[in-house]
Amino acid sequence: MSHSNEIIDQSSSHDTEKVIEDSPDERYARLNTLLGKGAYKIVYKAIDRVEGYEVAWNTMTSSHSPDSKEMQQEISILKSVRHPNIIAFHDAWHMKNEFVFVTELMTSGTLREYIRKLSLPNIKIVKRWSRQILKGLAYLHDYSPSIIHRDIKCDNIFINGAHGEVKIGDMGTAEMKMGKKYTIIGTPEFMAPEMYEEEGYSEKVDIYAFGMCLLEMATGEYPYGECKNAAQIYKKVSSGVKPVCLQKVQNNEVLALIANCLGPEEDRMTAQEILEHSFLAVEPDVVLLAADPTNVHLTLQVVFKGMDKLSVKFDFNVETDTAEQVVKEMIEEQVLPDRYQHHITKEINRILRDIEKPSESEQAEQVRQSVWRRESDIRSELDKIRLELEATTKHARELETKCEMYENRARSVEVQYREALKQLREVQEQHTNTTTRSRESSLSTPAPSRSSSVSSRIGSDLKVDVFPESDKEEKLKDDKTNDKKDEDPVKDDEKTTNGKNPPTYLSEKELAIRLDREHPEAAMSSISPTARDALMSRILEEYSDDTDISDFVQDCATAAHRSAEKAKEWADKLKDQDIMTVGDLRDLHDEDWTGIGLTVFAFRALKNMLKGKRLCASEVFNRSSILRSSSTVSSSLSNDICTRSSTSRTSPPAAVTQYGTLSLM
Ligand SMILES: Nc1ncnc2c1ncn2[C@@H]1O[C@H](COP(=O)(O)OP(=O)(O)OP(=O)(O)O)[C@@H](O)[C@H]1O
Repeated sequence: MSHSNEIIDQSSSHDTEKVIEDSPDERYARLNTLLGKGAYKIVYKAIDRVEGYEVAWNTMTSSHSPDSKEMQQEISILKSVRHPNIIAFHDAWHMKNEFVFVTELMTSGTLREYIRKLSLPNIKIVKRWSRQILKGLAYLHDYSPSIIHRDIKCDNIFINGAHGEVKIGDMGTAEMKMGKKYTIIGTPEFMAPEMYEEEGYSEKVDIYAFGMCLLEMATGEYPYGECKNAAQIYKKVSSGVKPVCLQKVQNNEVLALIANCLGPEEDRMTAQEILEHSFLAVEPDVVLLAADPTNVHLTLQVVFKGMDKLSVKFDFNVETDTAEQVVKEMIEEQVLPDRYQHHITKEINRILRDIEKPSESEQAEQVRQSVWRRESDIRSELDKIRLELEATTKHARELETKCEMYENRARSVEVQYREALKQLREVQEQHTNTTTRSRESSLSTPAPSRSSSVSSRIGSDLKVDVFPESDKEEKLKDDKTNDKKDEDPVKDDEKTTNGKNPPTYLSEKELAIRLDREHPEAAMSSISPTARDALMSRILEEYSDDTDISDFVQDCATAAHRSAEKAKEWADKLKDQDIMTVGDLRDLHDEDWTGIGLTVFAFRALKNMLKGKRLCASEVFNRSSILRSSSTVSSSLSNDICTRSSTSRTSPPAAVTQYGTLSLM
């Protein structure tokens, strides 16, 4: 080389770099920077003046004639080769006895240097490098016409360390496959047996060489390092003896792959088949390219990372398609390789799930909102309950106050009631004393009986008045025309009085009538102690709705001075109309009464007794200075607390209740 004295190492300072010579067309300027030397080539750094790139300037002694047609054809094919895993061939020319060609510059040395640096690359790196080498080989072998590299080895595979790129270099020694070639070119350790036999070989020699590269990558050892020369290597290769370092391969998949590559030519897989081998195959990605707003119509794409040619785009309708059915169809149409059926189906289903599922940020937002909503709901619920509680508490306090007031009134009324009873007894005692004195006086003075006249007067005054004044006329008429047996009680009394001794005491019922007209104190003093007690007892009683109608009618008949038979007759007529209780009677309308079949006297007596009780009681007590307050309490409480007592005839629960339901017949 004429420029050897100017050459500097590539690691030297860039300041010393300078252009030594130019290409014939002056596009490429060779620098004095030496990149490396091989058995055949010396490689310098150069600059592409058009593109501004740094390139590799390769020089080798040429045996070809500069005008060789075959050479020009080869150069034109090499220039047309463009693949990311093959060092680009830019230009070539012949100068004197040198053949010069410009290629892509690789900055990080060869694969072999890398293996030595890393001592033993991990399996992931081996896979990555292998894929790139095979992709380059698959490209060359599929090229038309097919290109056989013929010198694949780790020294001819270059690395661009910054990006982890791996590229096949030294294409200058490759020849286009025009049928079988018989030239022995290559490195003994990497040469397939058929290359030694001079019977022709195919692109499978590159697969054999790749097998040796894989062996070197997997073990870090140079194949047939145990051999001292090419002859020993040839002997072993031709006799089928494999490199010793093959035993060091630990990964079974790698071992099987190497074995296939180093096996018989016809059994070796193609570069593409090895790429699709389970050891190197990269499962395709399925990506969602687009979706309509409703997420029903999707556009999906299957991307085969290891196989650039395959990228399948297809539409998917979420409502009508299933992943299984769509993938099956694409396999049947040979759009997808069937070995990925399960994986692609799984990936599509994953995308479908992800579509339905909101994103993490959306989920977080939903959770945040639901927490906020829950808090807000609970807060408003608490506010509502608090208000209700306040209202209830207020109402409870009001009721409490009211109860206290009623209790106080009840106590006061009870006191007044006892006072009234006491006064009644005193009045009666006075009356008894007066009567006794009168009798004594009449016994001692035989004169016209004063007591008789008094009694007679009292007797004539004490007419039982079960009818209101307005009804008297009608009653009398009714008595005469309809029921001769129903006689006026007053007449009965008078008859009795006229026939025998005049009565001294009023009956309980008579007293009730009289109480309605006269001063209660005077009226009460007119009855016997027994009758008084009975009356008081009745006063405290009430006909409840469930009182048997017979009892009620019996009392009414007694009050009206009618016989027990008459009472039975009335009761039977009522029962004939299914009136069994006082409640039934209360439910009757005015027109119903006439249908019962009672005499006018009877139903008016019953009606008045039924309706007049409270009125009578009320009037009596209103006129009674002693009991007035009781009546007031009665009317004020009758609507709430005391209403419960109306169903109980015999045992009112409290004094207040008793007063609230007091009634007279
Ligand atoms: N494209 C390139 N970029 C950077 N350096 C290169 C490039 N090509 C070759 N070299 C360097 O030049 C050296 C020699 O190249 P190469 O090994 O291809 O020569 P060769 O004579 O073909 O050797 P052999 O035939 O023994 O492989 C390489 O070791 C490498 O360091």
